[in-house]
Amino acid sequence: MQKTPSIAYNLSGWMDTSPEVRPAVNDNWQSRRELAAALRRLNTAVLTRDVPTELLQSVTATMQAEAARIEANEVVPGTKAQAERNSTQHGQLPDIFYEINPASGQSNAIAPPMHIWQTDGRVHACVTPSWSYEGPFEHLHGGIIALLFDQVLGAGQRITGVAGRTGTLEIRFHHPTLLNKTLHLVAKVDRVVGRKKFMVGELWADDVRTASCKGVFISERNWPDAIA
Ligand SMILES: CCCCCCCC(=O)SCCNC(=O)CCNC(=O)[C@H](O)C(C)(C)COP(=O)(O)OP(=O)(O)OC[C@H]1O[C@@H](n2cnc3c(N)ncnc32)[C@H](O)[C@@H]1OP(=O)(O)O
Repeated sequence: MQKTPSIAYNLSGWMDTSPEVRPAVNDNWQSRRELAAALRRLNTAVLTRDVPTELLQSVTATMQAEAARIEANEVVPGTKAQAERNSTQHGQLPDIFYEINPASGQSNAIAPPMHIWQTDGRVHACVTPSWSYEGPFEHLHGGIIALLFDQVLGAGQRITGVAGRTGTLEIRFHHPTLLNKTLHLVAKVDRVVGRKKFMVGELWADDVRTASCKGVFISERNWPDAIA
């Protein structure tokens, strides 16, 4: 019989139910969000401007010095280590995932970031990928689309109440997906067979379905002890 997840890994707090991004849990995370937004802006600016070499070198020197200032602080490697500190600064595990996930983390500069929420037994997401995510000319990179699907389907499997890992993702790219445009993703549980959760999802740009995905997620063998 399946055990009830421990409080720290209770899945109910992991999913937003609103299209609004939830506020940061404290000033530290809010400041991290603002820094991540500045880093995304800088990255996109560097990629899309004809910048003189001297200016690039000057900005590099500044950024190296700023990175060193951040690195001078205590190392807390990864989500698990941060959650175990359980301090007011780091927050609880769902808060930490919400902030630092590479697809949806508001405080992770490499995340576009995508916002995910759940309503009516489905998972929805919206994201506006910038030039930083270009693959073919003026269009979104297919690997980034795979990242978005993995995260949305991975979030959707939590509807079953048990977390698991991605076993297989199968993506069909129907049309090129434009950059700098708000995209919508939707996913649902198609069926559950033993520990296998079969998920389906779609990526939409306005009324064009540009990609669809099927995913198999395998529940943790001894949930929740396996990840506690
Ligand atoms: C909280 C944040 C959400 C994040 C969302 C993003 C999620 C991720 O990116 S996870 C990272 C990417 N995925 C991974 O690293 C997974 C790596 N693979 C593994 O760890 C293991 O192979 C794992 C867990 C998938 C399966 O291992 P295990 O639990 O031993 O499964 P196993 O007992 O062999 O098989 C169970 C069933 O699943 C099936 N299965 C196993 N692997 C796969 C697979 N890759 N694809 C499809 N089905 C599979 C088996 O055939 C078996 O089916 P049946 O019961 O019908 O015989």
